[in-house]
Amino acid sequence: MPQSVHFISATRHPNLTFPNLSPKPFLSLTNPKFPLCFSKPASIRVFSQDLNFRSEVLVSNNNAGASATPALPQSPPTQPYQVVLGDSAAIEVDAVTEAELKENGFRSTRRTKLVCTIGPATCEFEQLEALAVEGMNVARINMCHGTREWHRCVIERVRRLNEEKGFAVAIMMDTEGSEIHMGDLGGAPSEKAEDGEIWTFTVRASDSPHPERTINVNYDGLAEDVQVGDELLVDGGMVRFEVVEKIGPDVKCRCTDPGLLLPRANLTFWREGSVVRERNAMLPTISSKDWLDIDFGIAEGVDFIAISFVKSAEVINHLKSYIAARSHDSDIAVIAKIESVDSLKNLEEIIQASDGAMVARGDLGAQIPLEQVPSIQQKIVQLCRQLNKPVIVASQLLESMIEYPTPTRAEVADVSEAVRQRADALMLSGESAMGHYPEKALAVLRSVSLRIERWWREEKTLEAMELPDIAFSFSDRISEEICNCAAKMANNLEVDALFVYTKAGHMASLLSRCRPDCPIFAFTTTPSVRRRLNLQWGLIPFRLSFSDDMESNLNRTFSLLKARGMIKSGDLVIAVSDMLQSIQVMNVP
Ligand SMILES: Nc1ncnc2c1ncn2[C@@H]1O[C@H](COP(=O)(O)OP(=O)(O)O)[C@@H](O)[C@H]1O
Ligand SMILES: C=C(OP(=O)(O)O)C(=O)O
Ligand SMILES: [K+]
Ligand SMILES: [Mg+2]
Repeated sequence: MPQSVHFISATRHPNLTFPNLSPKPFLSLTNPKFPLCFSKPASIRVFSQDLNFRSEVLVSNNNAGASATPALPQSPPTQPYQVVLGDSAAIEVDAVTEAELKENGFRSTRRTKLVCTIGPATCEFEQLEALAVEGMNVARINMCHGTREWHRCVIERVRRLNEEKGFAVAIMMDTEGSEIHMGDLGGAPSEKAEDGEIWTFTVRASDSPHPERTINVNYDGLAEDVQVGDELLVDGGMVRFEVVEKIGPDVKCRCTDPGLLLPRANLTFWREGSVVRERNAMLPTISSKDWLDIDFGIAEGVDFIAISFVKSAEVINHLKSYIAARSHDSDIAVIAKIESVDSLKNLEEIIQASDGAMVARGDLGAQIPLEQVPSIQQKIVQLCRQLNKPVIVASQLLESMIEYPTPTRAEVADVSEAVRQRADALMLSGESAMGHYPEKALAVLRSVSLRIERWWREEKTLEAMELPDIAFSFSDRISEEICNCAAKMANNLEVDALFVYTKAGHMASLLSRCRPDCPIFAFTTTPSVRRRLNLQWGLIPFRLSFSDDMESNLNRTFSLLKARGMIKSGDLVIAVSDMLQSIQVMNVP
């Protein structure tokens, strides 16, 4: 028998009056440990409904318009996964998720999302499709590399992939930022620095041909800021030098850890055990080139903009107002990359101001001692979840797979740890951008995620995180309580899925924040919200047009999903919605 609890707040429904109904049918369903808590005058309305009534509605719904079942084979060959029942009845879901749900059921769908950096190894349409099939949720383009034309072409291909093949891959643009980096080595793919060699780092434009053992640097204040005796780390320590002499704008360095210098590798200077930060403070977080890239991202309608080397919340607030003033629907999410000492100092404000964060371990590990990176990763992942912001763990997850078809055991352990921490997403960088085995690397992320998620559900010994209240308004407070309660009920009642009807995605992310045992089907009316929800843990975003009438929404959803074989009669579902603040528990008729 379907049962529901409605939270009707006076602020939301000023004209509503309702009878004082007994809460017994609802409470008898719940685990006695479950605290149904709300403190302000939100009223609860609890009622049970006759299941037969739903069945009748369902039948009539199915009979209205085209029948759902035969629609699948009639779909055009370029859209093999889309069922179209006339515009208003269409439901769209990621093709791979749909296949997974049908094959393995709710419990085994992957909760951890996967981000792939697109580069020369993965930019062709077929290569992008192979990644989408393997589970890529978000394609990342790194504006440090390639031309805008190149990136435009990748964006266009991802869009085409979504349209033609039924995926919902989101696009994340990552800014170059004002990090100090080397030039492009006069076109050489790499240069070898040997132990004891003296190299010159200079801000002078290089003559051609490129002088031997000379590296161009993009920061004019270089010679002023460094001191003889400073340590220079290339690419976070892949090659090391010691500063031995300063001559005008040139800095002479002796190689102390030999290795390969790659074009545009980043540079950090260390003095007495910490990174030298004076010069970083001088550089703007968003350079003039970054602003042009941001304009490009807005014009192309990317879903996320990730900002490199964020130092404070102000820059995020500034960028968010800039985007809001320029993009029509202003729903580009801003992701703060945590990769500098400054970002760690202002961590909470930065995350609070952003729409999500990335633990950018590549540069972070060049700015703080390496052994501090794991605990800081854990802290950022936890803080993001507490503040309800999606978090991506990035860089070197499967670094050896750039060259080899199998990861090291240590890499598998690192991926497992990020999944165990319940980060929203994992990211591939070089592995997918320029590695030899992009699809294999993605397959490793996928299989490790699935395995660790299952292990975590089976081993109920893992810690339950205290989630602080985050809402500012009373209405948001109700949404938050509903989601916390619904997620807890879902675990206690062992339901098959949570359904959430959400226009802007907020209720969906509140449910995701609770990391419930079952997957969360998030129904949203807007394609861009659907793509954005693709970054968040456990959410299966669907695009569906729905009304304010939950009764008819549920009936339509059941009918559409049953027709596609994604749910079946008897499945136990908890539904919440942000139109009518309510929790409903029911078996699929
Ligand atoms: N658009 C691109 N064009 C060419 N090479 C790229 C591109 N994107 C990434 N790469 C390659 O993949 C490597 C790893 O990517 P990423 O981690 O995003 O950049 P970085 O190493 O600069 O931080 C880069 O160093 C670069 O060699
Ligand atoms: C993700 C990172 O940023 P990028 O690849 O742009 O340097 C990082 O530093 O870990
Ligand atoms: K970048
Ligand atoms: Mg970085």
